[in-house]
Amino acid sequence: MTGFFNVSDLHAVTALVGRFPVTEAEEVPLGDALGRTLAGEVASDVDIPGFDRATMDGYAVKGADTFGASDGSPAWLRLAGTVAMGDEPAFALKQGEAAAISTGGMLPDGADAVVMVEHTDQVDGATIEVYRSVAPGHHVITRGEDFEQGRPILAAGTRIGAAEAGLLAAAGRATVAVRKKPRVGIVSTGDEVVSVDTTPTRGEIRDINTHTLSAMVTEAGGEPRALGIAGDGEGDLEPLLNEALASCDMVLISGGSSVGMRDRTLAAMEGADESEVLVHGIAISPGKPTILARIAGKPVWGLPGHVASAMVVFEVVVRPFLLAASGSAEKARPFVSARLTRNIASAQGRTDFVRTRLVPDGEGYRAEPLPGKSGLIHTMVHADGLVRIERDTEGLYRDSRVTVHLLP
Ligand SMILES: Nc1nc2c(c(=O)[nH]1)N[C@H]1C(S)=C(S)[C@@H](COP(=O)(O)OP(=O)(O)OC[C@H]3O[C@@H](n4cnc5c(N)ncnc54)[C@H](O)[C@@H]3O)O[C@H]1N2
Ligand code: MOO
Repeated sequence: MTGFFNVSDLHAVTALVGRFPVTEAEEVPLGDALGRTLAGEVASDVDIPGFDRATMDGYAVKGADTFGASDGSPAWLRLAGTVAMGDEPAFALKQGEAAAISTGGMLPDGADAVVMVEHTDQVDGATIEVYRSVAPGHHVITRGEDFEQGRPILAAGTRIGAAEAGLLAAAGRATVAVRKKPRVGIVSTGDEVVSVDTTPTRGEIRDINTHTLSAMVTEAGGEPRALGIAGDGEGDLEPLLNEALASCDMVLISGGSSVGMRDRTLAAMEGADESEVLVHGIAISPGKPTILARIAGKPVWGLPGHVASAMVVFEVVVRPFLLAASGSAEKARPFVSARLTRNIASAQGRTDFVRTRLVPDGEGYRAEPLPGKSGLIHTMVHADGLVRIERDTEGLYRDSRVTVHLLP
C-alpha cells in the first residue's frame, strides 16, 4: 500500500532550519531598508540628543528657583537672555535667572528645567513671573536620554520597521548593512489549475496558491517569484523546478505532494541533482502531506494543494525557515488568550492548527473555531489566528482558555 512511511514530528522538522544558509549581507540606502533584517549590531556615533533639550516653549530655569511658586505667590526671575534654535547658548544661568527658550532649544549651563510660557508672565524686558513650581528635569530631554554614543541600539536580526528606520536616521546611518531578501520561487501544479486571468471551465480551478504564498513570502521578508503552473504529466514539473533552483534561494511547490497517482512532486525532487529528501509527511493537521528536500543546498518544499493547508503549512513550518534565511531574530507571532466558543476534537499523535476567529467579548475575546475543510479559502479570510493543539491532547472543551497565535 502507498503511504507516508515516515511521518516526522513538527519539532524535528523545524530543527532542520540550521541545515540551510543565511543570505549574504549588502549595504543599502536607509530609504530602501524597510522590512529588511539588520546584518549586524548597530551603535550610534553620537549621543541622542547631544544636549539637554527643552520639550516645551517657555523659560529655562533652575527648578529650585521655582519651588513654592503659585498664582498667588509667583517667583520673580531675571531674564538672562534668549536661546537661539540650533545654537549653543553663550551664557549660563545664575541663581534667580531664566532664559527664553523654544521647544527643541538647548538648555544653557546652570538650567535644569523648563517652565511653560502659559505659566509665566513677562513683567518687563528684564523680569518674568513664574506661577508654577517645576522640578529639575521637568520638560527636558537630557543628553543621551534616547541612547548613548557607542552603545548598541539595534541587534543583528532586527527587522527594520518605521521606528527602527527613525532610530537609524538619528544614529546617522545613511546606509545600512542588511541581509539580502531570500528569493522564493513559487510553482503551482495540477492539470485542473488555471491562471487568474482565465475563466475556469467545469473541472478547472483558478490558481490560488501562487497568490496566497507570494503574499506570505512578502510578509515574511522574502521576495516571491511566481514561476507558473506545471501540469500533472511526467516531466511537466522538472523545467519549472530547475528554473526556480537556478534563480532562487528557496522553492515552494504546491499540490501533488500527496500519494495519489498524479502526485509527482516527490519524484521531481528526488530526480534533481544533489537532492536529499529530508521530510515526507509531518504529524500536523492540516498539512500532513508536506515534503522538504535539500537540493543543491536549498530548501525545496512540497506543500499540500488544498488552499488553506498550503497557507497553514507556510505559516507554521516554512515561515521559520524563511525568517532564518534572512537572518531574522523574530521568534513567534504575537498571541492573545481567549475562551473557546465550542469543543474542538483533535486526534492524538499529531499537532492540530485550528483556524480561529476572535470575537470581542467585554474585556477580552472569545475564540470561535472555523469549520475545517482545508480546501476552502474563505476560512483563512475569516481567521484571525491559529490555535495549536499539541500531539498528546485529544481535544479542548468549550470555555477552556486557549492561546490564539495572530495571523497578519
Ligand atoms: N487517499 C488520500 N488522499 C489524500 C490524502 C491522504 O492522506 N490519502 N491527503 C489529503 C490531504 S490531507 C491533502 S492536504 C491533499 C494534498 O494533496 P496534494 O498536495 O497532492 O494536492 P493536490 O491533490 O494536487 O490538490 C489538492 C486540492 O487542492 C487543489 N489545488 C491544488 N493546487 C491549487 C492551486 N494552486 N490553487 C487552488 N487550488 C489548488 C486541487 O485542485 C485539489 O482540489 O490530499 C488529500 N488526499
Ligand atoms: O492535511 Mo490536508 O493538508 O488536511 O488538508
